Amino acid sequence: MTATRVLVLNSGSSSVKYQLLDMRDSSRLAMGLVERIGEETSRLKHTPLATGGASRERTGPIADHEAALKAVAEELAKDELGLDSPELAAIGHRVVHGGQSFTEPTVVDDTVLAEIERLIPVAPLHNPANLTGIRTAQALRPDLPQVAVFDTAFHTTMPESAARYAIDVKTADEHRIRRYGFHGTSHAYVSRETARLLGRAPEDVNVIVLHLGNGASASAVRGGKCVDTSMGLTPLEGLVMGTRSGDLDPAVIFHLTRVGGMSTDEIDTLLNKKSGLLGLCGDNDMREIRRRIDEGGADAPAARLAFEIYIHRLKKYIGAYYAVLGRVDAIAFTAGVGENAAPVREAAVAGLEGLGMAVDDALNTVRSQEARLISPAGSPVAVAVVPTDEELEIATQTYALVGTARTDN
Ligand SMILES: Nc1ncnc2c1ncn2[C@@H]1O[C@H](COP(=O)(O)OP(=O)(O)O)[C@@H](O)[C@H]1O
Ligand SMILES: CC(=O)OP(=O)(O)O
Ligand SMILES: [Mg+2]
Repeated sequence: MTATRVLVLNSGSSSVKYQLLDMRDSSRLAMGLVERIGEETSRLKHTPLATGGASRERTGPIADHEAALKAVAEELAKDELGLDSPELAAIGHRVVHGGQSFTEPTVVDDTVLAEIERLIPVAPLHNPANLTGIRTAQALRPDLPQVAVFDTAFHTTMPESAARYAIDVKTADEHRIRRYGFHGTSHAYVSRETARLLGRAPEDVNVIVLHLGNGASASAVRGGKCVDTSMGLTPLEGLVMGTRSGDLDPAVIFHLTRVGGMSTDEIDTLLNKKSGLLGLCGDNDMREIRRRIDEGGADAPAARLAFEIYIHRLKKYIGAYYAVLGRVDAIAFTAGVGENAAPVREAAVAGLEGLGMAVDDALNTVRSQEARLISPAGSPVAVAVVPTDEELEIATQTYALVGTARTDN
């Protein structure tokens, strides 16, 4: 029997998204999400698409990523899609930080594991979860290839002018300080899908991709290759995010140390977990922020200011990447906020008519899972909503790698 299935694990800091796909036609057999890992109120939602069965939910504490993955394995086994299946060809893992070592999807061995571990200080919210996912999957299926697909890989084409910080070169090189960029699997997939939506080859199209989820990043993609992106050494730089500050004057950190008396760890926590939309208004979910603004009560002003700061930063990056690319064919909004929040798209593009960018109100408010244009017909720059599918992209890359290595006998 030819093994044609790939299980994909996208382990976040407090969640695991997963999909089981049959790579003969890239169809999804099952998908799901474990969220609030480590809290009392963890929740697993599993949808067995192959059997057409209803989604199942489990709530109650799931202590860590190992327990989460075991719970996922149990759910899959109930649908006879278990990890013991001979049809499983590989398990593909999202790994957030691959440094400069990994530019391609990579079959995991001890050296690869050691490198992912070495990079924990520059991806403290993500790489530990990714490692636990890989190790747990290895324990469940030691015979299977585990493939790591790195968020940083797509950005390795950035020129030095975009990738280097203007700091002492020797210090930077000694500590491998440079801009790596993240969400690369999504930027790659979405830029390609945007070209497809325009009916053009990726090589002919320049796209600004705005990946707006909990973490958020922008990228400038020229002819299918990344030339700049907003995240840097770590996923903290760039846009305002759910709980991360994005860009700030680095002297804020010296000031908080010297004048504020805060430790490095306290500042790290402040900037990564207590800043962004959460720090500005107490909510990190864009739905909640829009609700507060729309209801207009005493809660509204702080939410409105947070929204305005978020949009201001986004608009600056659109302008910057317009300048970097010189010619822009499309802007693509993606991820939880980009795909669902029409007011964010409207506000981000408002006033950019001079750059050839506009949003049509009626098209912008259409709700759909499909990639679609939201700019008026004939706009010089196409504005699009393009749902991302990191799991499909990881599965495709994983299967391409193990497919070529596999001997079917
Ligand atoms: N209908 C919606 N309107 C506005 N924001 C939304 C909506 N649905 C989801 N979101 C936002 O999307 C975010 C999650 O995006 P997602 O891409 O799943 O993030 P991540 O992969 O980083 O967890 C949520 O925090 C929420 O703010
Ligand atoms: C790299 C990163 O920020 O990822 P996420 O959006 O999943 O937190
Ligand atoms: Mg994400």
